[in-house]
Amino acid sequence: MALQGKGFVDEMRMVAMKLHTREQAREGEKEVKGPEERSISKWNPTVDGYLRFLVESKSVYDALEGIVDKPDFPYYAELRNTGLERSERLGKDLEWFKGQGYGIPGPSGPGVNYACYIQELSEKDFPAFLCHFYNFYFAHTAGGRIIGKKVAGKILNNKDLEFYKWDGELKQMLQNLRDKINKITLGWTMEEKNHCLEETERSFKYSGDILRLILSPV
Ligand code: HEM
Repeated sequence: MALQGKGFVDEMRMVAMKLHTREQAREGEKEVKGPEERSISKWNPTVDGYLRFLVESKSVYDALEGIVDKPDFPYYAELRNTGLERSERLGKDLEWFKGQGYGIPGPSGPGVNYACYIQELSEKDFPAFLCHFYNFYFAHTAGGRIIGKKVAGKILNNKDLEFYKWDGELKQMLQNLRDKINKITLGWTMEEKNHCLEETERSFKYSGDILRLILSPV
């Protein structure tokens, strides 16, 4: 249930942290089920699996960044130019892999499913959309960066991908986005807030399907 008196992002974060496993984050409470929910140090990633993860992730960022770029929804302007956008950088990384001789798979898996779902929400359910927007960007700057480092160490000779670089101070950009979300949600009803929080589990489910690609045999 949504609480009153705190910035809403704190509540979104609290719900998200509980959905981590203890192996993923100290604040996690969920029981380990899928392989992606184990500690990353136990992962055995493959380059092909990681490439699929990057391609599918790009589908989701393409959708999120395309949606907020549209002028027809007033709230989306607030979510534009956060500095956290990842599509372009992922495009550069895929080019780099191509240059190294890897075949780039087409997007056809869980990222495309997720992008369709997000597109649908963006047209009819802004509180649920905002939940996915928050979780996808913040997950990437938290656990996502740990994944990037560990996976690069294991299979990419510590190559620093563009996906894990930001122009400017990341901490500040994250705080700016938190402030914007707090502002946007200030006038929300309890029902809208609860509806947004309830969507978090689905966000983990979709992201988990994409994360698992890193570990799946191709
Ligand atoms: C292997 C998978 C994952 C690992 C290892 C991981 C790890 C972590 C860690 C360590 C933090 C705490 C950061 C901090 O406050 O210091 C965190 C925060 C967070 N994670 Fe994850 N996570 C994973 C997957 C996910 C997924 C699938 C989602 C949702 C789609 C997610 C959403 C978040 C959010 C929203 C935060 C809060 C970020 C913030 O307040 O700045 N994480 N994660």
